[in-house]
Amino acid sequence: MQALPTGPRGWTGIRWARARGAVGHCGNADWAPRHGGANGQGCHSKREGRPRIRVCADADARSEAVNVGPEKRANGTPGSVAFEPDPYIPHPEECSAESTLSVVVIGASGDLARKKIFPALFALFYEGMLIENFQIFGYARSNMDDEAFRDSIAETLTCRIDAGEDCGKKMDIFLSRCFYQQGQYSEAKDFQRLDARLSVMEGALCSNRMFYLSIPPKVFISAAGNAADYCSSRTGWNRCVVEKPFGHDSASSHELSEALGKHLLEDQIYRIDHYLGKELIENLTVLRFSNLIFEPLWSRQYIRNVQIIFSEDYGTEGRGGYFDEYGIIRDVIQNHLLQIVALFAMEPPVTLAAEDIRNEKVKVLRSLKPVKIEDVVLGQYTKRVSKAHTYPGYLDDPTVPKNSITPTFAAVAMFVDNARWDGVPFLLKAGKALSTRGAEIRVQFRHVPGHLYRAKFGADPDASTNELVIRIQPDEAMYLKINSKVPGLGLRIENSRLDLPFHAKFDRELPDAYERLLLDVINGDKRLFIRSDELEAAWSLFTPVLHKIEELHAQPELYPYGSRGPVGAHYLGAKYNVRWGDLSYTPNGGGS
Ligand SMILES: NC(=O)C1=CN([C@@H]2O[C@H](COP(=O)(O)OP(=O)(O)OC[C@H]3O[C@@H](n4cnc5c(N)ncnc54)[C@H](OP(=O)(O)O)[C@@H]3O)[C@@H](O)[C@H]2O)C=CC1
Ligand SMILES: O=C1O[C@H](COP(=O)(O)O)[C@@H](O)[C@H](O)[C@H]1O
Repeated sequence: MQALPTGPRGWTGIRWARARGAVGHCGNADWAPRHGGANGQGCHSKREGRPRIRVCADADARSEAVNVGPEKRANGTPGSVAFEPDPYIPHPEECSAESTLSVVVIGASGDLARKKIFPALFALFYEGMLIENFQIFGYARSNMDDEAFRDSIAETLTCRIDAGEDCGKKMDIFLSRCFYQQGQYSEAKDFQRLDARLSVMEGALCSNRMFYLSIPPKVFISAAGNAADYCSSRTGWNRCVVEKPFGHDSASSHELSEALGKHLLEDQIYRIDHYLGKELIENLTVLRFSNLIFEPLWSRQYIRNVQIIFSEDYGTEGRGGYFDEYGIIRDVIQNHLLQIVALFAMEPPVTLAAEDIRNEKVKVLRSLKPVKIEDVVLGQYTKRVSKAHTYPGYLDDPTVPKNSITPTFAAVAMFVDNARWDGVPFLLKAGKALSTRGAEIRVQFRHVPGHLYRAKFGADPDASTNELVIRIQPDEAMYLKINSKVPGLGLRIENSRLDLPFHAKFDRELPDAYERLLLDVINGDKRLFIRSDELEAAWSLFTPVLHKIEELHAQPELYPYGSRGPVGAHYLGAKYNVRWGDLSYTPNGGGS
């Protein structure tokens, strides 16, 4: 069996190999490794009812039995996703000859497309992870031509990977493969025009098409429906990437799933939550299940609370058109932070296959109690004037209604109602325009029974207990606070850290979450994507309290731009005997 090649940044294994064609990817002969190895024979997808097996014709390439049973149509029926026996839904034929990849970014003029999607596509191209024959189309209402579009995305492309190589030349090649199509999201004829242009570019090659919906949820359906009905490839696969927050509440999310299900099969829908593509979040299962020492401690018996913290040191900055309708709970907590809770608290999966992991996450989501209004603190940032600068308040954002009470900060207490976590508070908080930018998981352990060294620490539990901190960003790291003796003749104990700073330890650029997830969409790997039942369970946890907040017209507590956020968050922590770890200072130098 051919050893899998190692890519740049040390990417090895199935993902890298498949991207290089060493692992079968449904017959794309041109995906065979460009360097030796496989004899160029592609692989084909044998459909023998269920499960669908990918068998590589080429002895060198790895064959990968992909046990993929078709999920039911994305009709949003509660629990409609379990892999129950049902008539096999024929999938669009995948390419069995040389293929081409077309990526269509719908909402290409927007913040996410420019900030994340195009840079991630360029990084994949730069790393040689895209096939030779690819084209990228931006689609939006804004009036642009190809050149103006290339200029607009060129501003956000970076050569952060290794500027040493001829990045500028590669950027020119990449931009020459980028095109723009102006159109309305609701106009079928505009998508037919897009289809015509794509077909010309794709020529006689078998074409796989990815449609990325980088638009506010309220226009998802018309865009996805038109893309599916008037712009689908007739020869290869069609996959649709749908951005969070997948609706506005349970009912609208259900409607969204139903409507999408009229145009797409469930396994063509990739509900993306880019936090699942972040290194330290993907590392959670590795940390727990590949080390002996953590799993025995991972329960109410040893952990007194878990804190999941998201903070940004900037405001909405013109995104009010989207943000004001959703607020911070829908924008970040109901998806990113809740996904972290699910991964953190889940039971060990049967295998690392996508469905086994997602099965365990759903169990956690269904074990969580719906959030209570008395366990929510809301905040909204206000203007702050310093000597050097005036920082605008949320209501100063020209895209925000002047009387908006939309929260830009929220702290929430949640509880997993199962044997492993009964009674352990999971404290989540997220805010914009705070004093720091970062995201982290803080696991605070119980005190040592018997308190042998009580005299050395006094009564402050935070000073003496262990804390595991997983810093998702910036400066990705994991560290464990421990007590150790200070060298010397006396007996002085100090809180120190066992520290794993990723940038120091692994001297390579960490891939952006969107690079990993876009590559997984191309490879058909759904492990890091949200299943419809996960989505259903997530909305059922937050919909009641979101409706209550709106019913009460709950006024957010105001906090100055660049501050630590509303004081109410401290009282919520205190209610559960928790001090927010990101704000507390350990007196003997342990740092926060
Ligand atoms: N920005 C971010 O950091 C992240 C965003 N997301 C999600 O991605 C999606 C897009 O976010 P983002 O790019 O920030 O949003 P934007 O507000 O930038 O909107 C994207 C594009 O959609 C079009 N658009 C905006 N408002 C409307 C509207 N009311 N009706 C029709 N079209 C509209 C505009 O294109 P045009 O006018 O040219 O048609 C705009 O350029 C959202 O669902 C968001 O939750 C997810 C993760 C991160
Ligand atoms: O989904 C979203 O995430 C971003 C933060 O993403 P990050 O990778 O930069 O942490 C947030 O700013 C945005 O409001 C939200 O829609």
